[in-house]
Amino acid sequence: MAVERCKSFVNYVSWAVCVMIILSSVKLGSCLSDDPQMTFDKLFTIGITAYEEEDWQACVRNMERAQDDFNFYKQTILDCRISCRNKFTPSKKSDTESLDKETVDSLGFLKFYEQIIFESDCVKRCRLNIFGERPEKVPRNVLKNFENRLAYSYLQYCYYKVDRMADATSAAYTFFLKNPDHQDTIDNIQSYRKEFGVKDNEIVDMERKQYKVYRGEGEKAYHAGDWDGVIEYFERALQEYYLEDERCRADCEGQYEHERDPDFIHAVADHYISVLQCQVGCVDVLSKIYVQQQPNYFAEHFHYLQYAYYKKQYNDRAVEATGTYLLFIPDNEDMQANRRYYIQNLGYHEAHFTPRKEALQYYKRQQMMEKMLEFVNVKYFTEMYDDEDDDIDMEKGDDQMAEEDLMNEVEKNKKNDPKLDGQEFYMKIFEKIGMKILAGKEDLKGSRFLAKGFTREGQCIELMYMISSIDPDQNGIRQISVVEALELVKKDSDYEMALRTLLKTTELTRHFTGRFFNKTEYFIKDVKLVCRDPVENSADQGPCVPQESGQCVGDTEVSEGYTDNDYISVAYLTDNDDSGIYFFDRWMRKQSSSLPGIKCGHLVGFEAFDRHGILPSKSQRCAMVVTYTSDRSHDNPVVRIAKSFLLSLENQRSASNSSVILQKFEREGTTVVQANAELHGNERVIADGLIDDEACSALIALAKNGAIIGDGYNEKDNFEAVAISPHTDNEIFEGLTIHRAIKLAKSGAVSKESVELYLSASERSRLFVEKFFNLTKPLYFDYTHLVCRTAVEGVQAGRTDLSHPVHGDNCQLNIKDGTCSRAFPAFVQRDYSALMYLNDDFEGGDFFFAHSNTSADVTLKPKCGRIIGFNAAHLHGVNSVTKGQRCAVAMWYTLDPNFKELARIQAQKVLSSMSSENSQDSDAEGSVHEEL
Ligand SMILES: O=C(O)CCC(=O)C(=O)O
Ligand SMILES: [Fe+2]
Repeated sequence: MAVERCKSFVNYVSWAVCVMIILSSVKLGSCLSDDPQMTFDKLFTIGITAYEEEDWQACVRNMERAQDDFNFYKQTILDCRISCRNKFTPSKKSDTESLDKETVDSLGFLKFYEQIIFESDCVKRCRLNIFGERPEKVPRNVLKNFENRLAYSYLQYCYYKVDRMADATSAAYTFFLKNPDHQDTIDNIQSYRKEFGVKDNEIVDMERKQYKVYRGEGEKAYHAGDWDGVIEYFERALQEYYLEDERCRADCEGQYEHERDPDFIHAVADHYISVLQCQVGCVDVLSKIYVQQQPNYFAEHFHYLQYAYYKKQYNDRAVEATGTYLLFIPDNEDMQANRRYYIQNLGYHEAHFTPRKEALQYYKRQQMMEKMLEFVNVKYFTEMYDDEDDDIDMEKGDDQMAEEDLMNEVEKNKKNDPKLDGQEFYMKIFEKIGMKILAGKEDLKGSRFLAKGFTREGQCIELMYMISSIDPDQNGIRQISVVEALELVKKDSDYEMALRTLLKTTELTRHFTGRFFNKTEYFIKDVKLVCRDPVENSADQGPCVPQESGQCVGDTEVSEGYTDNDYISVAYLTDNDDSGIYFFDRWMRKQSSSLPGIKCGHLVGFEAFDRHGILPSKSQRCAMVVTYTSDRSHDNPVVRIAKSFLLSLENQRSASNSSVILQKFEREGTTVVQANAELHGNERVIADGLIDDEACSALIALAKNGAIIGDGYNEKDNFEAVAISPHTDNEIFEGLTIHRAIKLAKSGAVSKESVELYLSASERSRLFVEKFFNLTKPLYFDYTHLVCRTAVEGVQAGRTDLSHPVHGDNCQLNIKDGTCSRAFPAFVQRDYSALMYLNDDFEGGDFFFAHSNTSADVTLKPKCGRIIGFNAAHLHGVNSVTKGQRCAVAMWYTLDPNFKELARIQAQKVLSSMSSENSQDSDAEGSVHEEL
């Protein structure tokens, strides 16, 4: 029975026999089962289950059937494509012959599409005829597994377990041919040979193609001097080669996963280009012997034939073989010598060396395809590139900054270490700016990484704020895309910073993952935030494998909509110790080295086809999931659209009238002490009376409480309480950020009022600076820090160092020439700086503006309520504090809304929620407002 023979196929010949029988005897249904639903993907899954359950016989049975059915499936598809192509290739004598040239040209075009429609109809009918009710759609990754011969890898082990050593070795060898770097398989083959005595002649490539079989026989005949044998086998090998080449090209005409360009002509061209790229590669696919590619594999047939025909004195055929060989390799000296010999000694002349017809056709086709591909590679994409420049320019400023910073760093670092290059090199630079790989390709056994340093806590909070506005679906999953986020911002400006954060983080992760995967063309395809509500039992995986994208997929699938050119990064927003992500190995077993525990700031990256799953968490689990593509045609403009919307929003904003507000400051007792020229520069101001003594004392108390209660030196919350000043060993430097202050207020460690004062007093300073310098655009906080510097007792005598050495707040000072360059790693976004002083009961500690040679120019004594504001590029410093404690609120401002201090925005929300809680008990005060 045909089914039986299919099952036990060992090589292509018996399998081909099987298919032939099936095709002629059974019209409907698959090769292997009466149940048309029992297709190779199902059999494969059953085989894997058997493997996991250690039922080795069942594993062998199902994997063999799966592989057979896959071969049947593939062969059917290719046969249909080929036979329909041949059926509809237009005959030379066309019915357009009698028409004039113009009509022929336009009709020719129509004829082309007519032919395509007929052919398509033919292929559909052909498949239906053979497949019947069999479901045809198979997930792409399952197909990929079969293309990669994964079933053989299972078979190898299961054969071994049922003591079929020769089959096990052959299966291993078959797998190895497609996966030549797989060390375990190489080791297995060796041990089958050495320990289990499997002989070399027992080892067969179970997928060996017939053209290779014939060629092998032909070579044997050659070594035996059997010229008839050489002729017979090499001629057969050639015929089979042409057929295999046709199959290879037909196979290239398979699924095209790209989203199509809506324009008919682009869609057709793009699809054809992907087919073309594949078809041009067929010559390499076919010319492998074992795992090595053989140069001139095809042409060599004619070398053997030329010799054998000559030996048999079939000189016409020998001359023809010579001419054919020279078509492919025109300057081969041996063959040229043969050619001369035939001309000089046997009376042949040029015309006799005309290559064989099929070979000439093969050659011309190859030439033409390569020429087209060259056009595609050299011109097609580059011209598209130029055309699209206008679109890309929309947000050049921001985009280029990141790229430019990176490039500058590259140049600087290249000089230091010219050996470093490519990916490794970029990773080093990223590491310098805080983005560090924690686990890479080796640890994670694949093209995957886990890195840290991507989103700061405040950014995670901001993004969480946005996604919290979305209701969960019935599976407890909340999702928001950039388009939805944009709509949200249009309705409610409270979400603006979340959107800005989303776009900023996307740009950062795009740069990083693009470098990691070594892509020069790397675009955003999709961005979304995904949250999963807590699950009761985190061990419960449910019926399918949950994905970071929010989808849930079957055992052998990946999420829909991905192509080979796609990559994914996942930036985590929550800390979930009980959760993680795991990957599957190529045998689709859960990989043991999964990544446990996720954290805000961590980023995981992998190829979109790399199967993964996630562990649910008992607490809310949120991530920002970005899909990238190296295929320009999938570049999603949504990020640029969102950016340009935010840009237009900002362009509409202007600072309100200065003089009215300055008058109000004056009425409330603020007086300008010195400004601009009096301070030897423009954009410099000193004012007194901005806050009163009570406020100063309350802020100093806040600093004390915050610093004492704070957990000392803490890298994560950088610039928090530091035991010794980062600037001098002779002072203690303590600081309190808004971020920490609000945490302390929430825990009750400091009063809510003191934090409100911290916010309102600093806001008052910002407003004063914005108005005094008469800025036309709003000035935003970049960073706020309540800082005290305390002299260490007993080490002060004869101190020559400074409390804070001379510096600019947004640039890197070159001590040699006094220039300060506004470049990374300085905080280049900072435009203005201000300090609001809180006390004067200490010694030393004068602020000063510096000359470019760093000597002090004008100095200033701090005191409660005094503020100094200046352009952040101006060089300045602080004299040593030699006795007591000097406290101030340090502030850095920016004109770039993308750098707005998130902690302030979040503090407002926390404070107002605390107020509403309070107001339930008593009618407490309302929330603090940023604007006065
Ligand atoms: O405290 C001061 O007076 C100046 C501090 C300063 O320049 C800084 O922290 O950047
Ligand atoms: Fe400074």
